Amino acid sequence: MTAVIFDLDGTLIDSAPDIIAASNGLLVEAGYAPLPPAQIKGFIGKGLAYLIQRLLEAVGEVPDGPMFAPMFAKFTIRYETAFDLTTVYPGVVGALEDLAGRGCALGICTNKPLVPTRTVLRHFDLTRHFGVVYGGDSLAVRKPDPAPLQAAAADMGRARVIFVGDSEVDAETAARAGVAFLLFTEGYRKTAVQDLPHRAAFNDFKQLPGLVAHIMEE
Ligand SMILES: O=C(O)COP(=O)(O)O
Ligand SMILES: [Mg+2]
Repeated sequence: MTAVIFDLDGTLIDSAPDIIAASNGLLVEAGYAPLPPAQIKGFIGKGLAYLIQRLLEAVGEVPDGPMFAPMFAKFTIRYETAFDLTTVYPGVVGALEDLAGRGCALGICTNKPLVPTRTVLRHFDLTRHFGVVYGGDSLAVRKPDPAPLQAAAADMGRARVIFVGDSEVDAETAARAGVAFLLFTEGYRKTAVQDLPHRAAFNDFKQLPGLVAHIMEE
């Protein structure tokens, strides 16, 4: 049977408003001017360390300099409660229930650290859908390294694996893992849909079960 593994930020949840608010809150607290939201949104998808490095770089600091560790620690604390501005994309829960009803095993492979991943899943009552959850710090490497996706797939023990994500990182991860990729077009990608390798693209979660069923029939 089939395992369907999901990215989190920009795929299941629209968490950018909280990530932007937390980022600018920390920058202002440290005496810097806030950054434009769109610029911060462009930093999401490669994990927390990458986000902090890009924030510091954008305000003229050395990305890995003395500001990195305190900023990372403070963001980690904020991440624990950063869901007031976050929403689950429309149709997600219905699609997850539909896929489970078709016998699919469901998992998560995100670059968000594991603790805030679990917190936000719990907050939105999404935990119950996923048997396997890999965060950006679950292994020594993170997406686009294929290892976390491959580890999640191995844990789920299904013959066929489909990865659902929103970004360049996800498309590359799936390609390197040799896994079919379904692209959710409403997340945080910067590349045109036609320039990202994908099996199929969708802009509404109502479409997802049909796309998965199609691959299952192949
Ligand atoms: O960069 C992050 O923290 C998370 O991003 P992802 O859920 O899209 O992998
Ligand atoms: Mg994403």
